[in-house]
Amino acid sequence: MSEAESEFADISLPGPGRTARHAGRVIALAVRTAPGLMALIAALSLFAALAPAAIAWLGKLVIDTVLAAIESGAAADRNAAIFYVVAEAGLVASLLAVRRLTTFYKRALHARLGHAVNRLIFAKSLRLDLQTLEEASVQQQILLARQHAAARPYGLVIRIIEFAQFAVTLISLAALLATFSPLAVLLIVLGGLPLFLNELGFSGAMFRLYTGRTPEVRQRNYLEGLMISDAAAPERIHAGADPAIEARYEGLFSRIHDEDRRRHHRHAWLGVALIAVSSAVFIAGKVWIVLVTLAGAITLGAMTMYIAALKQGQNAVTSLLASLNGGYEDLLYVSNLYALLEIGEGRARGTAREGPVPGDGYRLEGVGFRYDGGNRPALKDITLHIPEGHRLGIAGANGSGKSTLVKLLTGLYLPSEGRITLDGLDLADWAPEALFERTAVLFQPYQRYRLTAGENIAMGRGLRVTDRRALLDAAELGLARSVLDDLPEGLDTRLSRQFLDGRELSGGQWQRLALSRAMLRTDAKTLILDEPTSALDPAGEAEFIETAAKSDRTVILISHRLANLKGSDTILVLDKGRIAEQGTHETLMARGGMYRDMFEKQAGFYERAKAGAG
Ligand SMILES: Nc1ncnc2c1ncn2[C@@H]1O[C@H](COP(=O)(O)OP(=O)(O)OP(=O)(O)O)[C@@H](O)[C@H]1O
Repeated sequence: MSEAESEFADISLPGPGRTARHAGRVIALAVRTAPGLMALIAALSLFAALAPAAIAWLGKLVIDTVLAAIESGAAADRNAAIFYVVAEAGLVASLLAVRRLTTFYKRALHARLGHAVNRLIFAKSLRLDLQTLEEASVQQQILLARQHAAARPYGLVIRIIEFAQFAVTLISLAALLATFSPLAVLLIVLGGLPLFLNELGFSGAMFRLYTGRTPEVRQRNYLEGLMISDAAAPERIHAGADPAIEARYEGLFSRIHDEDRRRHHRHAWLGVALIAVSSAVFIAGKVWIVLVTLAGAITLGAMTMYIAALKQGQNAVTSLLASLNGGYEDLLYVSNLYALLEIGEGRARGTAREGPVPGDGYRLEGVGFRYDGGNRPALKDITLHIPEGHRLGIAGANGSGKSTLVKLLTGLYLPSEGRITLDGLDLADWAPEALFERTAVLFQPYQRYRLTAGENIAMGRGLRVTDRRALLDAAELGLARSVLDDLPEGLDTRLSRQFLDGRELSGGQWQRLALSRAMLRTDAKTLILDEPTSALDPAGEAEFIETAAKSDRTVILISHRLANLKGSDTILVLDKGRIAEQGTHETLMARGGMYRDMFEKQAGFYERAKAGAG
């Protein structure tokens, strides 16, 4: 057993019941997606399936009638011979035309089915809740399904059609050969079998190899992106990272492909040996037919027909087994698609649009949250009340759980322990859209959408806002008016240099757009700002914090710059996922704990800088 075999031996292959169900689902999908194309391909394939036997039979008639015409010299025999010659040639020509047409329709089916499968994957991904979507195993499943989305389901449909086509061909040729001897039928089947078995084992091994290599493939894709990305270029060039990146890329390439190449090599040589075996079987069959003809038992025409049937039968067996094997391989990959489609979409959510205690705000009761695979809970034992109109400041070291708390308050995550209520109703019982409408959020990190500046703001309401006035008002609140004024087409300027007509913005300018995006939700009762001013200049920061402080909405502000939190009604200090302290600025300073320590360090830094400058 090779190293790679043992490495991925635990990757299970789907059983026969599952594979049959998946095959049925893919066929049903193809029929639903392109019924006309499927019908055309099936009809043309049936014609192509029956043609070889008919051609062999006409070939026999040609030879027999030509011989009869030579012997008798009669005009009727001559005409019959010419008729069969024309019929045979016509059928061969039709078969070629049908094959060409089938290729054309198959290409159309490939595009349509690929699109349909991609739609299934995207729709599934859009339905997953954030927690599920972020799981590494789910991301892996999506990558696997996407990698083979266009090719494999289409491949499977085609192989199933081809299988049926070759089966019909084989049965018709076998029926012809059986008139010679049933043993001849056995010969063509025996000739193809060893090749098939070689292919079957190979498919499973390659599937395991590719599935097991997904993390490496993802890393390879990432390195490819790193080498061509303009965003990564400044650091990459300055750090002189190219040799290391290239070496890693090459290393990964060899790791991914060496075993692959070795297996293909071994498989090809075994294939050559097995072809020799099956060729020997068929040569024996031909010699047998010729000997029977020489003994005078069958006519010359019959001999030609049987030899053609044997040859075509050989091809049909090989093709039949190849399509069976190819179909099996496609099915293995299709199983990844259905494994993705079968993933649970997260906890069931409610439908309520308001709670029984309006104005009660958020209550967290013993809330805990653990990320998939996390070695400690990101949040633990959080009990807290945020009444409507309250201003809550949150501080804490990196990784202390601040952003996680934001995701819980917005309803993007549901707690692993305890519960959160809004206006007296558990967040899980709210309709997610109603919950999302309640909050205007600046996330950390925020997105830089490669859309127009206006669309970057309109995204605050899922691109549903087209009123330019509303967008400009939001830009005003988010301090982005100066950014828009600088752009050649204002709101309509496409952003990102990835487009030839696109403009690039500075970090702070992007943040101003992200702030405007949050400020577009003027009717949201709660404003959640996760490090809203990290990239702003001091004037911008002061102006924004002042505006936020004046808001009569509930404001939840996360900031490492503690001076920004001074005006909060309550400041929450998180430490390793737990509440370390809470109170007003004054009470926390008087307490002399963690907050005061952090505050004084920061203030001391500024004071020393000021003294140094003076
Ligand atoms: N998507 C995720 N999957 C797994 N673990 C995560 C994820 N996001 C955060 N974590 C982990 O959860 C913990 C809390 O992270 P969180 O982002 O909430 O911290 P934070 O207080 O906002 O930090 P910062 O000040 O750096 O923004 C960290 O230990 C982090 O490693």
